[in-house]
Order: sequence, then C-alpha cells, then structure tokens
Amino acid sequence: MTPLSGKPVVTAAKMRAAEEAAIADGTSVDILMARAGTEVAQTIRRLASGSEVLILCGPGNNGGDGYVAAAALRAWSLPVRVAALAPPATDAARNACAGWSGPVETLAETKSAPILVDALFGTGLSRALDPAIVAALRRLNARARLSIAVDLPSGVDTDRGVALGDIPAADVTLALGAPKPAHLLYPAAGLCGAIRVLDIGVPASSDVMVLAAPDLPMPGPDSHKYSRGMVAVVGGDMPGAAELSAIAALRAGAGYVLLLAEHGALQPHAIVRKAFTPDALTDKRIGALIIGPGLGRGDEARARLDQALASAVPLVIDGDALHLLDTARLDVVRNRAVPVIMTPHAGEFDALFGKGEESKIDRARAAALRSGATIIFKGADTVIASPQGAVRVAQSANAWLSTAGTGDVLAGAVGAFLSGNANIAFDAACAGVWAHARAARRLRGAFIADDLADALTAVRSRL
Ligand SMILES: NC(=O)C1=CN([C@@H]2O[C@H](COP(=O)(O)OP(=O)(O)OC[C@H]3O[C@@H](n4cnc5c(N)ncnc54)[C@H](O)[C@@H]3O)[C@@H](O)[C@H]2O)[C@H](O)CC1
Ligand SMILES: [K+]
Repeated sequence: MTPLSGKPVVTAAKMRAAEEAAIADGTSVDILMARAGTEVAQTIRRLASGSEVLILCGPGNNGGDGYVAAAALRAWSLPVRVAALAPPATDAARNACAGWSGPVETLAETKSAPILVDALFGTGLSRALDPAIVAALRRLNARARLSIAVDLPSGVDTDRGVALGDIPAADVTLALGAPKPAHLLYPAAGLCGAIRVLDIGVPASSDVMVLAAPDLPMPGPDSHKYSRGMVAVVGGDMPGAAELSAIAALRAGAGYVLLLAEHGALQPHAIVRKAFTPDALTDKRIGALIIGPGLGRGDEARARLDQALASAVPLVIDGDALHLLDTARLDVVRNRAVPVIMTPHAGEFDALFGKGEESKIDRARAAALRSGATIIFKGADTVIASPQGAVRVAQSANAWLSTAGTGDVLAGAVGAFLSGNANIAFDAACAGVWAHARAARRLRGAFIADDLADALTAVRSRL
C-alpha cells in the first residue's frame, strides 16, 4: 500500500481555488501558511535528526512556508540557516519572514548544509528558472546529505509534470495539501524522490485521483467458470503474445479463457484453444475479447479486428490492433453499444490521437472523450481515463516492466476484470493496471513477462 493511493490529484489552479475557499470560510492565508510551514518543520525535524538545516526561500508563498519552518526549527533550538533568492513579495510571505529572527544569507553565497530544504518555488512557478539559480541549487544539492523539497522541487511545472531546466532531484518532496500532477507524471515525478502528503486543512477534491487498490469480488459457492468471466483472445501472426494475454487473464481470475488461434503452445492446458472463426465471436458467454497482442498488421489482422469491432462483445484493444485503428474504425469504436478499453503506450497514443503539449492526464482524458473508450495511456506513470471524465494516475511500479510481453500481460488482466463486470469498464481498467503493478513489485528485478503473468495469481488472491 502506498501513502498516495486514493488521494485527489490537484492542479495549481484547483489548489488555489481550494485555498481561496478556505480563506472565504475565514481561514487567512497566514494561518494556512503557518500550518503548512509547521507541518514542514515537523517533518524536517524527524528527517534531520539534529543535523544543520539550510532553507532556501523564494519570493512567493513557497518561500513563506520556508520562513515559517525555519522559525519553528529555531524555536525548537535546532541548527537552521536561511538563504533567500529575493525578498518576500507577498503579504503572507513578508509576515512569515518577519517571524524569522535569524540572518538571511544570499543564495549565491550561502554555504551548504547536510540538510537542504528547497522552498524557492512551488505551484506559482511560471517560467524556467534562471541558470544561476539552477547552478546554486545544484551546488547545494550535491553537497547535502538529504534534500527536501517543499511542495514541489523548484523548477517543475505543477500541471504538466515536466522540468523547466536541468534542476537537481530531491530525496523527499513534501506535497502540501494534496499531490499535484508533477508528483506523479514523469519526468517531474522522477525529481521528487519519496513523496509525503502533508495535511494543511485545505480540503481538495478532483475527478483525477491516484490509483488505489480495487475492491474485487471473491468467488463464492455459486460461482462457476462462466460467472467468473469468460475471456476470448484473438490470435494472429505472433502466437506467444496472445498466449501471454490468455495466461494473464486466467491468472487474474477469469473462469474460462478461449484462445482463438491456429498455432501456439499446448500449455497451460487450462486454456481452451480453437481456430479463429467469425462465428466464435457470437458466443454470448464471452464477457471480454482481447485483440491486438501478436495480431499482426496484414489483411487477415484487419479482417479480425473488423469482426471484433462489429461483434457485441466488450473489447480490449491493444498492440497491433491499435495500429490498425484508422479514423473509420475509431468511429466504429465511438458508436459501439458495448465498452471498449484501449491500452496505448506513448508512441501508439501519439499515432492515434496526435502529439500534444498538454499533460498526460489532459491528453488521456481528451482521448477518452473523443473515442468513447476507456483509455489506459501506459508508461511509468500510467493514466486511465473514462469517457465520462474520471481519471486515475498510477504510481510508478517497477522499471523492470520495460521488457517484451508485459503489455500483453496487462491486456490479459484487464480482459479478466472486464469479463467479470463489463458494466464498469473503467473499474476493470483500473483493477488491471493495479494488479499488473502489484505483480511487478512482487517480482522486483529482471523478471520476464511469463513470470509477471504467473504472479497475478498471488496478487488476485489478495484483492
Ligand atoms: N495552496 C495552498 O493552499 C497553500 C499554498 N502555500 C504555498 O504557496 C505556494 C504557492 O505560492 P505562490 O506565491 O503562488 O507561488 P510560488 O511561491 O511558487 O512562486 C511565486 C513567485 O515566484 C515568481 N516566479 C515564478 N516563476 C519564477 C521563475 N522562474 N523565476 C523567478 N521568479 C519566479 C512569481 O512571480 C512569484 O513572485 C505553494 O506551492 C505552497 O508552498 C501556502 O503557504 C499555504 C497554503
Ligand atoms: K519548492
């Protein structure tokens, strides 16, 4: 279980709106800043265990939090120094600075300390950092034993999750009130280190949330193989990929898996194998059909995709099938009466929906709206978006997932959950991503996709 899971993901504008609502309710900015700074100081105290702390304060309210934290640490008789980039420029930051009774050094001249606290910029960053600031940050960061960012590492774009400059990575980032997109989306997420969310008493809500553990039904005495969910996998040119999806669907708990392929392995025996015929797709017991892994991109693949699209079965469209989705087929997807889940990685996503400068969250949401399908936009920061506008962002699972076949396994897991409950394709997509990530975490390093599929058994038994 991760501390971020289930929390709302809040943009800079949403966070400001939440802050303004709190202010309208009678809590002043100064009170909010006092809470934020005190929470930050308490965390620093625990992490620093008596070592000297250097707090870098910027001109805005992020810097204000830094002054409050410095004053609190000093009041607790802990060694702390402050270096400022510029004088405080907001009323709240000025008040906070007035509460700091020690000297204020300059960023350019300050000496390093074992604990570095970056309170230069938070959600108010509006442009790339000056190279001199980046150089100073890098120098102090390199000499610190531990570097802690207040709200965000200075220089990351809150909403898009990109770094505006070659800024150093923090070891710990203290997200104030709620995680922001930059805490989850790469490359910014890779600059945050470990993330802790500090409660500052500002309730924030969002239709974007950090992916949390699904609540899945367990088989009961009435369960049988079809009630558990029947998954069909359409095979094609590369039998191994469809096999992996089929095994993953079984391991994720589907009751019956039918592999519609002409060639392939004989094991596991639990998979039912038949040659593909369009007739096979009319079996009303099929709860989900997976098409794409190893399908190929030729005429036969196209024909199979068109038959799948024309069927009345909920679909998981992955791999090669995503490459075959042209405008006309996307129209068919949009007009289907039964759900479609698509699982593009970045290259496939760009080819389907175009490149864009917006955040991965916004792009996934727009693609789901446009296509009428649930989108699993894969990566270290997988984003799941429903056509109704709900979004979940998965935390990075395990970089060893970057190996052949892991996408086929994801498609299989998603298919299993979709076959169990096709009414809520979004939930099935979320459960599949969660289970896949858990399996990867269990395996730690240098695993292969077959191991990942097998590991779903242990993961599913705990969900
Ligand atoms: N949201 C809340 O409930 C609370 C947030 N707190 C903290 O406040 C910051 C956000 O504060 P804000 O003043 O809006 O922005 P910043 O401090 O991040 O920076 C704004 C400041 O910096 C200037 N600026 C922006 N970009 C650059 C740049 N590249 N180079 C130089 N200067 C730049 C800009 O003009 C402003 O002057 C949030 O992250 C929290 O830490 C509250 O303290 C508590 C409640
Ligand atoms: K910061």
